[in-house]
Amino acid sequence: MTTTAVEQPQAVKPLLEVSNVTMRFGGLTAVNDVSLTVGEGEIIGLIGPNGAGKTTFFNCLTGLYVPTEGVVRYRDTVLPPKPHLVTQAGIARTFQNIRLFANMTVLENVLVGRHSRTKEGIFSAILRGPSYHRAEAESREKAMELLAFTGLADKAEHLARNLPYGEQRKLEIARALASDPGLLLLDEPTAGMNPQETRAAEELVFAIRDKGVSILVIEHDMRFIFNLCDRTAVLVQGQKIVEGDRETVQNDERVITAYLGAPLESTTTAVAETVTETDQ
Ligand SMILES: Nc1ncnc2c1ncn2[C@@H]1O[C@H](COP(=O)(O)OP(=O)(O)OP(=O)(O)O)[C@@H](O)[C@H]1O
Repeated sequence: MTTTAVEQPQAVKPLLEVSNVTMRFGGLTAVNDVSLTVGEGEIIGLIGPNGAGKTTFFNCLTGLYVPTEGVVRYRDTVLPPKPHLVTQAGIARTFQNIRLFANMTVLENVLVGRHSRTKEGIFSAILRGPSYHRAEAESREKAMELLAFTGLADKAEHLARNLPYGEQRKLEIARALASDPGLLLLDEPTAGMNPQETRAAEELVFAIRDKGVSILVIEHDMRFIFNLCDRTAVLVQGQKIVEGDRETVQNDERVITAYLGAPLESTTTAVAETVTETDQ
């Protein structure tokens, strides 16, 4: 499989630079020599069939996996392969399978996300002096702002497990934003959402970008991806086969064949229909 050379827009300052990342599990190469950049203010999509290596790629960026080969830089610094240090550096993420503290309140879930940004240590927490109380008040204020931003303010005291599915996804995003990231990685943010919730999620992603946070998003919903993304990269069997704007991706025959997994002639029609829908 050959990789299409892609012209990177040079005007945008790179925030994340992934160089030649490979991840092998024994004999299986889940991610194969993938390079990708995300610039300041960009929304970049990552698509591909099931098992293509998308989540593994995210795990390589966030320190959950140490890549077999390759380097990940964020703001010109090589990222340490430890999730909490990656969060501290400024990268936050959500997960394909929602990972909330189900028996904690909505507000408490966001406060947990804030933890990496508070300077108060364990002794301060035990002694509960003035600086602890000040930091706690600031964290609560910030958390409430994020709940208002994501439309969950009136659910602050609800248990996370009692939220409808779409709101649990929003809460995951609010918690990720609590660490004040410069880059947010979203792993299938609309999975399980109805069309109305998906459109609302699009608006939320744009609003996050407008706050100055860059976004890298994995998604199966093509319309969502093409509505949102400045560029989209396509992974197939661990390799990036193409990267570019909507037209480049939608007109690439290997994408049509590999992503939709059907004979070329009929899939061309299907993708063309997707294009028409997204134009509406
Ligand atoms: N920890 C692991 N150990 C062994 N194999 C793994 C591990 N994690 C992922 N894989 C394998 O790597 C390949 C890529 O999986 P991955 O979950 O990254 O794909 P994906 O593109 O995110 O798929 P989906 O769209 O279904 O979520 C799969 O064959 C998977 O079984």
